[in-house]
Amino acid sequence: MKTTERLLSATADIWAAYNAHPFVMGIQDGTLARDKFKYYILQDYLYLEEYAKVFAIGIAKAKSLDTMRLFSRQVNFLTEGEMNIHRGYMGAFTVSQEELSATPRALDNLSYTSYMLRVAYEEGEAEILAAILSCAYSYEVIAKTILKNNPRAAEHPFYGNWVKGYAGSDFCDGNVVLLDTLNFLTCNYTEDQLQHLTDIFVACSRYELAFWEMAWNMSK
Ligand SMILES: Cc1ncc(C[n+]2csc(CCO)c2C)c(N)n1
Repeated sequence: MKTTERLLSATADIWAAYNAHPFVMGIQDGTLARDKFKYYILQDYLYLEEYAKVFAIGIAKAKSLDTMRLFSRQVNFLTEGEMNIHRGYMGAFTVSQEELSATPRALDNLSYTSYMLRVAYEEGEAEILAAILSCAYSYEVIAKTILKNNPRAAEHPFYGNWVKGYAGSDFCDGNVVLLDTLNFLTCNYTEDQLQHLTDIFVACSRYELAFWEMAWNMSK
């Protein structure tokens, strides 16, 4: 079994809960309250700033030029590309730089990024990839499942851009490389090493679910 198959089978119930979550279902049918989505976009922007640093540490930990490139492409993509979805919505909500700077990180947000940064500082390149995989890949699965359940979600005047953005090839192409690299780097891992990788992936998958819950409740 490939490492990524093992990781995904260990978290199948958590991943199934993403698309069943009321926040994600609200994006799917277009009924999500705008104030909840605005809260989410602001928290997610703050999240992505920290998440980019996880890749930046990955660059320093990479043992080959290929892995170094994978990490550095993501840093570039995050600082130039991913945040465009967020910038678009922040424009729609007319969020000023002052409002963004004055937004405190909610505790689940802070915990999630702190955990990933700890893995990045303490562990190796494959463990860093396992930590970011839930984030990078779950949005592809979520957006594609939304489109399967409701193909018209892509045309929604407000939430359509979010769905199209995350189901689009800009994100999904990067995930193929991410999954392949993690499998390649861990093909000779021992059972203990694989179990440790699974623990990291389970923790991050739980954090992803907690992030949806945090956004739904607009937690402080
Ligand atoms: C909490 C949270 N989790 C995942 C993503 C999705 N995401 C963030 S960066 C990226 C590109 C690949 O690393 C993707 C798909 C998000 N925006 N917020």
